[in-house]
Amino acid sequence: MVETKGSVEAPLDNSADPVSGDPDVHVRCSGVGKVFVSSRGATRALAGVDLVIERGTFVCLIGPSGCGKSTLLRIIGGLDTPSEGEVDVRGLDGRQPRPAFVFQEHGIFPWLTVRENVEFGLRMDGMRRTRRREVAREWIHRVGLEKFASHYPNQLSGGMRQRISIARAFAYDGDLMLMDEPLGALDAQTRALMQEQLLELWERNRTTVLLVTHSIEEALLLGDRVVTMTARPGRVKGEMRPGFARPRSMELEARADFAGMKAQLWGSLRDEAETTLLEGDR
Ligand SMILES: Nc1ncnc2c1ncn2[C@@H]1O[C@H](COP(=O)(O)OP(=O)(O)OP(=O)(O)O)[C@@H](O)[C@H]1O
Repeated sequence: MVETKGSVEAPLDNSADPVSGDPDVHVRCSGVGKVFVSSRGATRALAGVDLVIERGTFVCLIGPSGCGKSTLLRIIGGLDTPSEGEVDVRGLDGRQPRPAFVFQEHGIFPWLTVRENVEFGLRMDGMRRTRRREVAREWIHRVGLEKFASHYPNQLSGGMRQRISIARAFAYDGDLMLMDEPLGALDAQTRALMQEQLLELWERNRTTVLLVTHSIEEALLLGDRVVTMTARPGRVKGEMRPGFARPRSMELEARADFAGMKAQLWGSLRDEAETTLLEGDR
């Protein structure tokens, strides 16, 4: 039985930002807004997002479809810019931030082998061939793809391709993992296995993670914090700190307190999901 330090009544806390200037703050979003302008008009994706992530924390972001989760992740990763507000991402010990991305699909290069894909970021970094082979071998081993190191992605299953992507992100040794529904396209069994694998990999190196998911169970299982967002325009609605002791395992899902937290989170998300459903693609 895994112990929990959390409680079923863990409140949805809207005021979790640590004091300004906290040295452990890794990511700080202040009043972040985003408006996309296209020939169809302007779409406000985000409005006034305030979010602080402490270094080494695993944060899961959930919210209704189209509320701007991916947009926020991309802005934090420097792939897009906010229309308003500020994003401050601090590298470790004053160094340049090193974000690593894991996307649901399209994240790997079909023309590169598994090994070349895992080595990609390291090659871009200028790491010497022998060393990057070593690092790639280690991570390919950790995600159980040794036998497939010379295969191309189209020779592998969806779950294996996602493992390449996760191995590549960990091999790159980024200080901030930005994961956009990394397990979303997988069948239920593969997803459960990958969640366990992700937990195990993360528990070894405890880098900061921001993971977008549609699954409340996944968020509770993986996250130190589960941050909920409102319907579009997205802003932070609240958060829960599940508090389950680590290392964690899937057994957590069978517990009564897990079910209680799940119900509480769903209660918080339900109105937002309904708003999204009723208003459609405004
Ligand atoms: N490049 C873009 N140009 C125009 N609109 C965009 C662009 N990217 C996102 N949007 C719009 O911004 C809103 C937020 O999109 P985003 O993908 O961030 O939401 P999401 O919460 O990640 O959605 P989902 O859960 O369905 O993946 C949506 O209405 C989307 O159509």
